[in-house]
Amino acid sequence: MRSKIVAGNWKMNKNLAETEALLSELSAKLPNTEAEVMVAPTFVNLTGAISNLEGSTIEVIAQNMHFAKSGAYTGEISAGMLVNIGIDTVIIGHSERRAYFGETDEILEKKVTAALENNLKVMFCFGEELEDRKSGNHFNVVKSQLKNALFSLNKSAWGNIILAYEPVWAIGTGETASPEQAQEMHAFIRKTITEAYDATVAENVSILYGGSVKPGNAVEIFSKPDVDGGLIGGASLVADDFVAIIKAI
Ligand SMILES: O=C(CO)COP(=O)(O)O
Repeated sequence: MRSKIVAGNWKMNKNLAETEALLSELSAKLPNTEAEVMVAPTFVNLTGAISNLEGSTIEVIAQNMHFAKSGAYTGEISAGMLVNIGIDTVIIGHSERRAYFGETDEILEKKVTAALENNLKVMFCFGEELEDRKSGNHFNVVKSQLKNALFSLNKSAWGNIILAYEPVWAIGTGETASPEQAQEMHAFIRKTITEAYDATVAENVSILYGGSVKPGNAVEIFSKPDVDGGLIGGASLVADDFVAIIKAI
């Protein structure tokens, strides 16, 4: 059975004091929920966040990692380093990493492999650009993103994969995929995984939707059968909004 997940990707926002304040507010307001709740603060605030959340059900996850074990990669963080401070899950493939930091499918495949070798769960992000959707090429783009980075994995590795479909045109723009567009793509993703593996793998993987999810649209998006939760950017930085989105599951 796949899990419901609501994750907040805080991107490059909040210093340590702000991180702790937001987490304390979130903890105090956290509703009873069947969803797994995750937050991804910046690297420098991961340890502080873990301490702040001791005893809480909120999981602290990382936004990125490097594929190498260690070495001369100035400014980078390895999977082993994340595990060492108590991280269990890492986001890989966010469209901002692809767009601003040149992360290709090939690099992402290496990152996924390194994460899994270190027993990290991977929240793998992917999604088409506006031109792809306009030209009707969005299904092909999504299929090739999945194939290039993930389809060399063994079937058993899929137990440690969470997918986050984030159409680039909906990220931070206020423009959301309609619930129907999200459902259509999520069903396509499951079909693609069934073809590459089998129906059991496809049915058991959680597929989150990300891109301008807000308290006002979350209920409708989450009500779709193939949408298992959300990866939330801007709205996860405001405790009341994030809590409202968690309640929408
Ligand atoms: O990129 C996102 C989450 O990873 C989505 O960001 P917004 O919710 O701000 O559109």
